[in-house]
Amino acid sequence: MSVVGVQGEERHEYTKAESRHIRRRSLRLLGSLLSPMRPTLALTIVVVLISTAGQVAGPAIIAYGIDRGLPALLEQDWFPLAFAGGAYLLTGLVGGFLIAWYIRLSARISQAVLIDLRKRVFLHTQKLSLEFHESYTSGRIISRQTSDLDSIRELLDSGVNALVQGLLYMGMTAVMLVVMDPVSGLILAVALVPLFMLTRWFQVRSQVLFRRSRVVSAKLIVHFVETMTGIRAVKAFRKERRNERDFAGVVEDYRDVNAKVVGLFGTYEPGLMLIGNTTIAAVLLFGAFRVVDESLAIGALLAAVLYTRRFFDPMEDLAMFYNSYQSAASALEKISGVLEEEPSVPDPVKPVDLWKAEGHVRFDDVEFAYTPERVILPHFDLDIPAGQTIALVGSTGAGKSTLAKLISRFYDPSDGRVTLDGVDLRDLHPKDLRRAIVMVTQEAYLFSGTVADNIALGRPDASFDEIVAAAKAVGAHAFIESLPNGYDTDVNKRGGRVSAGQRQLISFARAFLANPAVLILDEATSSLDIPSERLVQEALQTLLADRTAVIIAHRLSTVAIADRVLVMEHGRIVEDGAPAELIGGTGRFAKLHAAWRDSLV
Ligand SMILES: Nc1ncnc2c1ncn2[C@@H]1O[C@H](COP(=O)(O)OP(=O)(O)OP(=O)(O)O)[C@@H](O)[C@H]1O
Repeated sequence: MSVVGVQGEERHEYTKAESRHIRRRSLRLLGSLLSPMRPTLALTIVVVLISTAGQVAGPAIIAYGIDRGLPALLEQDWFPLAFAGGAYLLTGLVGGFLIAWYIRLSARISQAVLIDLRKRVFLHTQKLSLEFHESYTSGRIISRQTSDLDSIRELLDSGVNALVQGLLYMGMTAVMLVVMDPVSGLILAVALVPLFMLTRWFQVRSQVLFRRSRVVSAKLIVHFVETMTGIRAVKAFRKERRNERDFAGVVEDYRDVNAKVVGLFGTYEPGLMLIGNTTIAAVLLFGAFRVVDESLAIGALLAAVLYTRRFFDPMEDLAMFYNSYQSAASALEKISGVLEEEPSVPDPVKPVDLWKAEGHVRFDDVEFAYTPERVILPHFDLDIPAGQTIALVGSTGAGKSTLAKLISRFYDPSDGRVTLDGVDLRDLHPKDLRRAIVMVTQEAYLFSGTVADNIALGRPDASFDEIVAAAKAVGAHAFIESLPNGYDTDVNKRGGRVSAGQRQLISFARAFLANPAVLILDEATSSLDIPSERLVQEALQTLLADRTAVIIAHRLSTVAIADRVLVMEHGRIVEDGAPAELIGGTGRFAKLHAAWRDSLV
């Protein structure tokens, strides 16, 4: 089955087994969301049952008033009519009170469900491994968190009340009709056949359309998010025109789907009205004959007509809310898919603690592939003694970042093992792993907040003095001091904007504060100006001292500070040695280095 997790999410048609899997998964999710609310839910059900029963009693009381109250009144007996009037008033009052209560209770449930769901989606997606995030675009995840959760909120806010009350109301009305006048009940039963067929027709068609509508609206969001996050590239490559065309295409799809939905309602609603009015006419006609025959009381006929009329009343609402129900159902299907995803890098069942790592990293018989079709590291052995600084060089796509991701355990090897101080990374306690191995990525991402907050990310319990000491150690203190509010400058506000080199220094300070046994550094490719480069180079020396370091080196000047250089090609190490040794040799690195030296002349 190819619908486990988020697989097949973009399709709008599924096989029976797949549909069953998706339905069960969403129902399980709904059940688990509702189960903490069981007592409130039970109370809500009781309240809505009583309030609906009160409303449904109306026509029966009227019938009693006409058929019993009026003849009694002619004989000066006021009681039956007064009783009917009082009962009608009382059911109205109690019904009103109970509906108000029901709305409050259901709002409490829906808020709790929604908050729980929001939290679950956020926490779960955050927990999922990098593998998931590298293939599931951020636009899609945003659309799960926004438009999908919104459509569930919409249903919970208003639709679910109408649905529950409507269905109960119809059920009870039908029962009352059968009790009061079985013949009219039979007419309604006959009407149920075309009603069922029409509704089924609507359901099948709208389900496909609503799924499509969600796919298209997610595409809209993905398109928007991709364009806006890559706005620099869009502008630099003048991609606006093409984006405009692509966007127009998606918008057109959106309009197309929505037009089809409207068309569907345009047939369904008049169809409902036709069936409803024909049934009322039949009940009136057959009833009138029986009234003339005196086999049916006039009040009972009135009640039968009222019940039949009322039976169809919520139908339109139901059809209306079927829309939000469908959107919410397919949103829930998608969310349940995301929640069904398992982290591909699971936490160990019996974690091994490693309080103070030395920093000895080994690759034992490692094989690695992102997808089964293409092996990236065919067979990889590597021993990095504690404290060594490794510079990793090689052509683009050689597998350098992949190696770094394996040491950080963003991925697990397909075969073999990666160890830290002899412990398989898969067994290492996640806390110890994160403390021992830190990766500084190329983009040196800064989160919204102050410069100090960003440095403190390395060790959240660090004091302000420690933060400053870390900044001083990597040579970031001077420029931070010169920012408008020093360490309290908000990095996302105007004036707080920092340059690429400065961002790197902040991320170095963050890593210095974290003080890991193993540091992995994906060096930025953007060429810094000479003073900045020197600053970063000096910072690096401090940062790398007394720890194992693996630097994906793009600048050959960095290689000079390494103890050992590894040259990678096609997922294999083709050269391995001290920088001076390799430069003096005749291998690939020697050529690379000579070319670089020539370029400086
Ligand atoms: N998430 C991924 N899914 C599938 N294949 C991937 C993924 N990431 C990388 N690859 C493939 O793995 C191979 C090695 O990529 P990697 O990023 O490790 O190379 P690299 O040596 O770091 O290159 P660069 O210097 O350009 O960053 C490439 O062929 C790439 O296409």
